[in-house]
Amino acid sequence: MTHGNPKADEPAALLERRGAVALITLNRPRALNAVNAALSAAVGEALEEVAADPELHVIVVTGAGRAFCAGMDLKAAAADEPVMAPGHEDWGFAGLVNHYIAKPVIAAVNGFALGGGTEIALACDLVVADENAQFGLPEVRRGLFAAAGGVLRLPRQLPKKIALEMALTGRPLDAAEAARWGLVNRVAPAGTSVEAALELAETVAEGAPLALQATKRLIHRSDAFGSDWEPAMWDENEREWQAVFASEDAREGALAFAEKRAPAWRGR
Ligand SMILES: CCCCCCCCCCCCC/C=C/C(=O)SCCNC(=O)CCNC(=O)[C@H](O)C(C)(C)COP(=O)(O)OP(=O)(O)OC[C@H]1O[C@@H](n2cnc3c(N)ncnc32)[C@H](O)[C@@H]1OP(=O)(O)O
Repeated sequence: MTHGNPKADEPAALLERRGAVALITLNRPRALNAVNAALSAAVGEALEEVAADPELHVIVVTGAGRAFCAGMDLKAAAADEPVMAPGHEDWGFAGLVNHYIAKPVIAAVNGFALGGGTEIALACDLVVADENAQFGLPEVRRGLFAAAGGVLRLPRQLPKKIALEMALTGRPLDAAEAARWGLVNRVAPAGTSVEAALELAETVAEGAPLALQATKRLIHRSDAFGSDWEPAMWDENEREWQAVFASEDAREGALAFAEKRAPAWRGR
C-alpha cells in the first residue's frame, strides 16, 4: 500500500518548469504531504535535477491539496518505517531544510505547515503564505523536537520568546501572525499562494544566477556568524565578489544597462 498517494505509481513529488523557475510540489495530499521516505526521495530527485539544470535559476516549493506539509510521517514512524530516504540525506527533505541548495528557494505555503513543514519554510529564502496557512512546531507533543532546523533557525528568524512559545507549546501561528513576526514575506489571498510565489520567483529570476547564488550564500553565512561576523565575512565577501565580478554575466549586466536592453544571462 503506498502511503498517501491516490494511485500507487503517482510520484510523491512533482517537478514543473516555468521558464527559469522550477516548481516542486510535495505530492502526498491524502497524508497532508507528510514526509516519508518516498516523498523525501522524490524531493531529492527533483532537487538534484534542478541543481544540475543551468536553465533553472529559482525554485518554488509547495504542497498538493490543502496542506503544505504536515511534517514527519507519524504513521510511518509508528510502523517503524523510515521517514528519511536512505542515500538522500544530502537532498530530499534534508536537502530542503539544510541549505544544500545554492539557488534561491521560495516556499508557497498553501495550507498546514506543521513540524517539518514549518522547518521547510524556515529553510527557504522567501515565504509566501496563503491567508489560511498555519505554521507550527508540535513536535514536543509527539515526543520529538524540531530536529530538522526548527530549534536552530526559529530563534534566528523570530523573537526568541515567540520561538520558545511556538516550540515549547506547539501553538500554531496563522499567516498574518507569522508575517507579523517575519516568518512570512507575503500573505496571499486564499488559494493564490502558488501564483503569488511564482510571480515573486520570476522577479528574483530577473537577477543574474551567479549573483543570486552569491547573495544567498553570503546572507546566510553572515547570519551564521551572529554579531561578530567581521572580518571573516569580509574575506568571504571578497572571494565571492572576485568570482562574480569576473563572470561573463557581470559584464553582460553592465553592457545591457549601457545598451538600454534586457540582459541575457548565461550563468557563467
Ligand atoms: C532532516 C535534516 C537532517 C536533520 C537530522 C535530524 C533527523 C530529522 C528527522 C526528521 C525531522 C524531525 C523533526 C520533525 C518532526 C515532525 O514533523 S513530527 C510531526 C509534526 N506534525 C504534526 O504533528 C501534525 C499531525 N497532523 C495533524 O495534527 C492534523 O492532521 C492536522 C494537520 C491538524 C490536520 O487535521 P485534519 O484537518 O483533521 O486532518 P486529519 O484527518 O488529521 O489528516 C488527514 C489525513 O492526513 C494524515 N496525516 C496528517 N498529518 C500526518 C502526519 N504528520 N503523518 C502522517 N499522516 C498524517 C491523517 O492521519 C489523515 O489520514 P487518514 O486518517 O488516513 O485520512
